[in-house]
Formats: sequence, structure tokens, C-alpha cells
Amino acid sequence: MSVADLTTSPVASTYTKTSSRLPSPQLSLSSTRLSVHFSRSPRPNPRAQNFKITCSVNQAPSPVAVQTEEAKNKSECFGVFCQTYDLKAEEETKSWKKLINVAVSGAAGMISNHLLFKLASGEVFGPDQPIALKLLGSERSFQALEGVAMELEDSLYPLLREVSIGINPYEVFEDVEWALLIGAKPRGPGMERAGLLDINGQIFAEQGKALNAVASRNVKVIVVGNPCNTNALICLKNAPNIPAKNFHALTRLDENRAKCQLALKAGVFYDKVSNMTIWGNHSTTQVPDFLNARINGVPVKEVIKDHKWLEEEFTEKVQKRGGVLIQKWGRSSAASTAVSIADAMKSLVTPTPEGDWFSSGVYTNGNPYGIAQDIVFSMPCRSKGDGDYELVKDVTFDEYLLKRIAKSEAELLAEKRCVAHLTGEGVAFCDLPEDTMLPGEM
Ligand SMILES: NC(=O)c1ccc[n+]([C@@H]2O[C@H](COP(=O)([O-])OP(=O)(O)OC[C@H]3O[C@@H](n4cnc5c(N)ncnc54)[C@H](O)[C@@H]3O)[C@@H](O)[C@H]2O)c1
Repeated sequence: MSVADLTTSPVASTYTKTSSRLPSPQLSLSSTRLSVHFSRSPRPNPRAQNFKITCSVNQAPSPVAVQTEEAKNKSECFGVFCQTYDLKAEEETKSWKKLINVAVSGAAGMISNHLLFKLASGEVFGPDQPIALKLLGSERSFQALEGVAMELEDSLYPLLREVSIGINPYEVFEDVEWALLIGAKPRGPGMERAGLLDINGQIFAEQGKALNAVASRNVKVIVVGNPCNTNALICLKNAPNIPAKNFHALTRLDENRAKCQLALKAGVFYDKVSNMTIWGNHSTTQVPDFLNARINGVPVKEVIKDHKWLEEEFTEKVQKRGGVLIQKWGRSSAASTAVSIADAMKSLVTPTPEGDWFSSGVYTNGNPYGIAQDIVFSMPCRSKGDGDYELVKDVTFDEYLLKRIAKSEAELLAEKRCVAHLTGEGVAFCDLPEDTMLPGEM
């Protein structure tokens, strides 16, 4: 967006932007004026930079805004977010939706580097949904976070109204309606899976407490940082005031990978593959379910007659796809993970197509499949598009599927015992069945 008009008075600046990039379908791109309101967060963090931008779209003449001396003197911020403009209340929009607050942890990392720009563009919540991004980083990544904020700034997204950065989850998570918990430590050389569970579990215990204290009471949480199922369990156990149902562990990337492999084998485009469930843990024990999946509405086993391929090659290909990608790419999947996070969010904010479902790692209490209670397990879900979901009832099981599911269930129960000290359930006891690799590890 270019600033079309900016004049100053002792207390006020007139700031009007004429945008050629406004995406709202209600708007005429050539004639619409975008007025912008910037103000600082009411509770500034000395380490973080909190800037609020609220934009309104008017067909009316340029609104008057205010730039205060305080704003001009701000030293801890940079670029466009340093400016403070106050529009009169009546000039604020009535045509766009209420601002949605989204927190992203690990915001200076590889996955976020793709995801943030999808969120800011309106790809997830739609072209009439303004968004505030609250970026959480670690102390080490703080400077990189500033770089991320600068890139967002330079991208001129009309829907992006607020960018704040910080390293304190109690500040960054304040009032958030979505929390995308991506930041985690990678497993270092020689580190046991139990060690990774502990080190990352502590991050998610703290973030769960912070969400419990300051986030919206109906915040939706998607845990991406690995081991994501058990991290999600730790997070929800530390957030007793938020419904356990609101916590997800990301297994959508696994679902997308499974769909791709089935489409390839059947010689169809991948939009023909539906009803794809990933059961279990986001690890190499995960179970891509070809029994219930469909191609062109027909059960996969009727389309792909090579059942040996399904049981052996297909399953292993999906389970180990992340590792193979690391071998080729030299780093773990970031772009496709970001796509799958956006897919997972879209699946919760848009009604699931009739007869179909999607996979998500969710809390097992009350599940209709007989899976152990009190773990986070990937299962088939449907949504009405209201951010909530229900588990799908009409799925079938055979011996092969049940055996595989039981293996992933055993792994998650063992992981749970390993983190008992972080879930408030006593002393941890680590007896992991085997040191399984995460899909993104080699
Ligand atoms: N569930 C999935 O499908 C899936 C897929 C791919 C990767 N992952 C996992 O996602 C995580 C992130 O991957 P990446 O490629 O973006 O990693 P990355 O190393 O590029 O970025 C991680 C970022 O998190 C930050 N961070 C570390 N501790 C933090 C904390 N306590 N609070 C906030 N930020 C913190 C780091 O400074 C870093 O900037 C990893 O755990 C990875 O294994 C999950």
C-alpha cells in the first residue's frame, strides 16, 4: 500500500491510504480508501514491540488521524509499526469482521516463515477477516523476530492490523483466539527421545499455563512442535480452564502425504482422495488408514487391488516421508508443514464437505473407538465450521488396522508416563517401547 496523503498538525496527522490490493469482495479496488489506526498495546513489554493497527475501509473522504508526540518518540519499535494514529470511533469500519488474534510460537523458525504470510494474506480466515499476529520467539531468536516483523510490514497486507513480538508467553498470548505452537527444540545429537520429551515438554507446560492465564477462554490451540501429541497433552493438562477439546496436535501433514501417495498409485488427481484418517501418534507408529479412505467415493481397496503395497509400501512411505525429505533437502519440511497447518485451521473454520472428514490429534476422552482415555491421538473429525469438531462414528476396523492402532496407542501411553512430572500426575517413569523416529528426523 502506498501512503496517498499524509499531513501533520500540532496534534494530528491525516493519514489516508489508497490501496490497490484490498481483497474484500464488497469493495471497489480502484476507489476504496483504507484508513489506518495504529496504537500501542495497552501493556507494552519492554522487550517486545506491540503495535496495533486497525484498518477501516470507507468510501468516504479521507478520515483524520492523530500522531502523538509519544508515538514519534518511541525508541523501541521500528518502521510503520512505530507510528500511532488515532481515528475517531465513528470512522472505524462496520463492513469488516472483528479483529482475530492469532499467536504463533517459534515465529522466527522455518515453518513460521511460510505460515505467517499465509495467515496475513487472508488464505485461512478469508478476505474480509482482519488479523492480529502475536509472535512468540525465544531469547536467542528475538532479533530474527524483528526481521520477521519487518518482512510482514514490507508485505503490505491490508488484513494485517497488528504485529507484536515477544518472548514472554504471558504477554504474547493475551486474549488470543488461536495459538499455533510451533516453537520447540530439535533433538540434538545423541539425545534420547525421553530427553526430547522432557526438554520440549517443559516449553509446552509453560505455554499451557500462560494460555490458561491470559488467552481467550475458547482459544483453539494447534501444537506443531514435536513430539506434538504428547506436547499437546502436556499443554492441555496445564490449561485446566480451557476445554481439552480445543487442543490439537498437527497430523494434517501426514494426512496430506497419505492422500498424495494414494493418488499417485491410483493414477488420479489428489482431490479425488477423501476420508483419509491418520490414527495415532505423529511418529513412525502412525497409521494411515487405507481401509476407510476413498478414491472417487469408492473404498481404496476396491480401486488399488495391490493390497500388499497398501499394507507394506504405502504405510511405510507415509510414516517415513519426513525422514526421506530431510535426506534430500538437508532440513525438515517447512513449506508443506505450513500448508498443512493452514489446512488444519481451514478445516475447523469451514464446514467439512458432506461425507468427508479430516485428521487431527485430539483428546481421547469419550472417543467411540475404544482408544485409551486421556491421551492425544490422531482420529477422524468433522466440523460445522465454528472452530469446533466432532469425532466421526461410521468408520470400520479390521485386524490389521486395530493391531497398528494399538502399537501407536502403546507408544503414546509410554510417552505419557515419561512426562507425568509435567502433567501433574506424579513421578515420571520412562519405558518407551522403542526409540521411534519422528517423521521429520533421521
Ligand atoms: N507436526 C508436524 O507435522 C511437524 C512437521 C514438521 C516439523 N514439526 C516440528 O515443528 C517444530 C518447529 O520446526 P521448524 O522447522 O520451524 O524449526 P526451527 O528450528 O526452524 O524453528 C523453531 C523456532 O522455535 C524457536 N523456539 C525454541 N524454543 C522456543 C520457545 N520456548 N518459545 C518460542 N519459540 C521457541 C527457536 O528459536 C526457532 O526460531 C519442530 O519441533 C519440528 O520437529 C512438526
